[in-house]
Amino acid sequence: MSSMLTRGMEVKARAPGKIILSGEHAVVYGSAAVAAAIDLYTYVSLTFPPPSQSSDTLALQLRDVGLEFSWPTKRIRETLPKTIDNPSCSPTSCSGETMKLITTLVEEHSIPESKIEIAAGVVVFLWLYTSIQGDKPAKVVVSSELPLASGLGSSAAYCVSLSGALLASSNAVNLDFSSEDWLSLSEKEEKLANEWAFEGEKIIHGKPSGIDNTVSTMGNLIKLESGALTSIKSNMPLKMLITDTKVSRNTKALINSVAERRDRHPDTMTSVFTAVDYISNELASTIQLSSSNDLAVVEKEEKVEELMEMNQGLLQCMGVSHPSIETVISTTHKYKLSSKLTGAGGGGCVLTLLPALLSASVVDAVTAELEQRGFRCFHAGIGGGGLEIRFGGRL
Ligand SMILES: Nc1ncnc2c1ncn2[C@@H]1O[C@H](COP(=O)(O)OP(=O)(O)OP(=O)(O)O)[C@@H](O)[C@H]1O
Ligand SMILES: C[C@@](O)(CCO)CC(=O)[O-]
Ligand SMILES: [Mg+2]
Repeated sequence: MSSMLTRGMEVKARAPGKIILSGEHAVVYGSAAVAAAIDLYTYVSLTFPPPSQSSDTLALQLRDVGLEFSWPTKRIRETLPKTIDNPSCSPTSCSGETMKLITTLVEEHSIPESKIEIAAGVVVFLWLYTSIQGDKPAKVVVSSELPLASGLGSSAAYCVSLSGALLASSNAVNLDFSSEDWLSLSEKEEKLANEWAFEGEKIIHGKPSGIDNTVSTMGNLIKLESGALTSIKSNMPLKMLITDTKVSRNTKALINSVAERRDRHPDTMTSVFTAVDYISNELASTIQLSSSNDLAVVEKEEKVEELMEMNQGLLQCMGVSHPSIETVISTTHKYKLSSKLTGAGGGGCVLTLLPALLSASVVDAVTAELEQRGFRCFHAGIGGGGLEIRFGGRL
């Protein structure tokens, strides 16, 4: 395997979004949560200019929001001398002091007020880039198939794909540059990308549990409990209708609102988180493929539906539901289908379990009614691959 990337060669990374089947928010306090990767990806393309092109800028293009940024490398060097003097592949947290310096670089560009939440993503980019690559000139382009800020883990897919592209173009990752396929990383390399992505998520979420970046890096179906990870093997179809309420929300603000409620009612909220822990563990053992789990698919689906409803009740109790989410739940309930919010809530996306034997006409009818109410419905494959890297041609 070749170990040096040629200048002018493109490195692409892709990382999936996710759904949380059970346990969001409570997982931040150590309860179990179950999440699955979905087959909608965020893509990052990174190119160092070829030797023939003299370039002295670091450029970032965020296609989903139509924003472009560029900084002279000299400006980056004078603002962040400590970070760029010690580029390293070992994950470190962005200190408050460095965050302020990076913010000055971001504020040199005007971001429209309606897109101001993207600033956190730009801070993440500058932190990850300068920490791993120093002040090398490059062009980075980000695009996503995920709705942003909607509960499907767009921030984690952004952080994981950025970390993946940056590490794949460093010496920390050993991949076959001559291959044109999407390539997976070794377990050790995945762990490194996941740890960097977690540092990025900390900038966007404040206090993340790590479940979103972990499932985006590893793919498949996982349970996370107090930071401990279990892979779940399931042979259930687990088909979900995803409904985007189109109500935009911010995960950091929702995590903060749950923290405030917990400060006001510590014992009560601890009991709520404990109840969620039981729900997630029961859900994990229901969907898990094992010799002691011999329920028929229909029985497993009924259990999962009931557990989803119970989890939704507790999410409402945490204060993270929303009238638009309640409308989706009552609409699907008319068709005897069970739903819950997914991700941080407050709007965003809702999951509805579609039992294996449900007729297509019911799916069409419920979808039509939800869309007539202004929501957007879609399906996504569940439990697929995680972070992958691909090398493009020379410029
Ligand atoms: N493709 C992207 N381009 C630019 N910024 C992005 C992109 N994807 C995510 N982000 C950053 O992540 C933020 C959204 O993160 P947030 O955690 O609020 O939502 P989410 O991850 O989609 O939902 P959840 O955390 O509930 O799963 C955006 O405001 C932006 O800063
Ligand atoms: C709300 C939350 O539990 C899930 C967001 O997808 C936050 C986290 O776990 O980091
Ligand atoms: Mg997020």
